[in-house]
Amino acid sequence: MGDPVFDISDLSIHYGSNKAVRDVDMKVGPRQITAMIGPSGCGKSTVLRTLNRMNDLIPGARVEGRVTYHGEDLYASDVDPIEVRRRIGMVFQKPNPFPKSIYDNVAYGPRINGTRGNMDDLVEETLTKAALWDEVKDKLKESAFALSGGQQQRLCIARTIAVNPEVILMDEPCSALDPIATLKIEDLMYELAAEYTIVIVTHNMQQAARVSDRTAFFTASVDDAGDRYGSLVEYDETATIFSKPSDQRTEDYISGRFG
Ligand SMILES: Nc1ncnc2c1ncn2[C@@H]1O[C@H](COP(=O)(O)OP(=O)(O)OP(=O)(O)O)[C@@H](O)[C@H]1O
Repeated sequence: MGDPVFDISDLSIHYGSNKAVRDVDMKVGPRQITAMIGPSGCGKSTVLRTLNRMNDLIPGARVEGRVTYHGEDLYASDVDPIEVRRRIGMVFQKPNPFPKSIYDNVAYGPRINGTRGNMDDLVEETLTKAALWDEVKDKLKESAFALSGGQQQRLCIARTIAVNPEVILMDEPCSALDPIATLKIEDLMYELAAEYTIVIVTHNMQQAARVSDRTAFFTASVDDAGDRYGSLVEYDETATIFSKPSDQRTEDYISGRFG
């Protein structure tokens, strides 16, 4: 795997008095696609949000344990969460472009950051990387909302990579899209993994099997006090998780999903 980008150890996440996710340990390698899978409520999105401190924005959310980013404690008191979120971008389930032109969606972040260089070139380069340039080059000044859902999601990916992050987190990026748009995003993820570290949460087993290098399977359990919580069951090469998982719960979930 090489030196990990993220090293998560003894991670638990509380929402108020609810310890919703417990005892997660996993390392995320560079320029790989890591998939997080498992049933609803097992904590995939919660763990994903700890990787760019997005959970800081949720009232009552509290992280216990350690998450390092290139060996540095991501939750140290001198770490600026806004800077973290710039270097570690997030793409959401529902495409959410800004109510601006296609061009301005891409240029927005670099303008705020004071990025030097020719903005037209940067917009073209970024939209090309997001496999969208050919479809939008003649209508850059049109509203982002004029695009299809799949195009909007690729625009959101372009907006994320425009500020030059190292990591892209994706929370169910295809679940609002049709199968063709989904395949385009999957192809794009595959291309982007040459340059970026990608962590994706997905309900779609086939998608995890198709695109990811490593897969983390989470499950939801109930403790002795009757409280429900999520935890990591196993984490391995994707081929291993889907062909010979070491835990019966993984096998049951995967075989149930594949039918
Ligand atoms: N903002 C929040 N406030 C309080 N509890 C939350 C919040 N977000 C998640 N939780 C709780 O944390 C647990 C894990 O939820 P999370 O959304 O991370 O799971 P998930 O595996 O991503 O689920 P899904 O696949 O349905 O999105 C659940 O019990 C959920 O109710």
